[in-house]
Amino acid sequence: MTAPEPAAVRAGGEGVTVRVPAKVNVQLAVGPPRPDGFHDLANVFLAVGLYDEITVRPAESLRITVSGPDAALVPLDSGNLAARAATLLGKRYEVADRGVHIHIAKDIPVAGGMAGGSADGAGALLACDALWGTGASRAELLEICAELGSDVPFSLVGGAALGVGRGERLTPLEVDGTFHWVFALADGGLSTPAVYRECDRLRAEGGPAEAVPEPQAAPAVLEALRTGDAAALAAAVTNDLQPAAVSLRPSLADTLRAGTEAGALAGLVSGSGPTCAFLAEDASAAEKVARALRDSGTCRSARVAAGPVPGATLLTA
Ligand SMILES: C[C@](O)(CO)[C@H](O)COP(=O)(O)OP(=O)(O)OC[C@H]1O[C@@H](n2ccc(N)nc2=O)[C@H](O)[C@@H]1O
Ligand SMILES: Nc1ncnc2c1ncn2[C@@H]1O[C@H](COP(=O)(O)OP(=O)(O)OP(=O)(O)O)[C@@H](O)[C@H]1O
Repeated sequence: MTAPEPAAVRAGGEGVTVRVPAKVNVQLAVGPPRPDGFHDLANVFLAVGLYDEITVRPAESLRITVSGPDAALVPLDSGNLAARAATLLGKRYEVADRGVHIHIAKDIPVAGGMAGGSADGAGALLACDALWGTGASRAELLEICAELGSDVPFSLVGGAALGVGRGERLTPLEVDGTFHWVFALADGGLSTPAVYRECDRLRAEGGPAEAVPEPQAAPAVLEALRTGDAAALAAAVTNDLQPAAVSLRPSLADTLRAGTEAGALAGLVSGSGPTCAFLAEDASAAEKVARALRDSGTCRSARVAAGPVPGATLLTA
């Protein structure tokens, strides 16, 4: 598939900066567990305008620094997805001097179900690719993204897309216009594997795994995106992980109620949570819902963001 062209390049000194958006899942249909521990999905992604910025500069060895309100929650070791991305790319393309200082200016909530770590993986990959001039094709970069994590290819591509398989096999989706969202951020994250496990557990209580239907993209979701119809999208959004996220964090039910009572067209848990996403009619309705959520005491803070926006993008100074 083809991805949007990078809009611009920012190469301050010897450094390269890439900006990468967060995502919300407007549909997340989850199949039964596979033998490899993953679940087949029909995952309708929308990239939204909350961003991390990743800057890479040549250095003696691999080093990560992080700034931003959630910086203390981000691992600085080789488990950081940005570090893993740089290491994989450097090895695969036999880059001789692959020491690199990766700085992450973090604005996407950590462990919030908005693919913040995936954004940093895709951003570091694109930035190191530009720094090192590996000559990797877009298809090769997407392959490395899929190795890094199920959400990482979408962070590179952005816009709107249907992800199948683990969510890594993407088909771009047409969207007319812009959707306005409010994100209610929670204190503390939720572990993605734990939420998938809880989904399996809740389903096992309800019947045998064979009863779980094959995940399918909902025509109503695709049509609402295509026509830019917020009310129709609000009526169609679903997240199979939501009962599991609410089971692990029951207070999310209060957050979801507060957002819909404040006038949101729809509220749902974003991906594996605990961030809750609310769809609003327009930008001013989104501001109103955000204010009401902040006043409700049911979340740590509320942010507005619109989408679709492009995926990982090289920036100019
Ligand atoms: C919840 C979502 O964010 C929705 O977009 C994604 O499905 C999660 O994607 P991700 O964070 O990139 O996840 P990965 O790093 O690939 O996998 C982490 C863990 O999540 C679970 N996992 C993830 C994706 C998937 N299709 N099935 C799964 O069961 C597995 O336990 C896996 O070990
Ligand atoms: N660059 C990174 N930024 C944030 N977390 C990272 C990063 N690299 C690795 N992690 C680890 O990944 C965990 C999940 O963080 P992340 O912010 O990606 O969650 P998420 O938004 O819920 O992801 P997803 O929506 O893809 O499931 C963190 O608890 C952290 O230990």
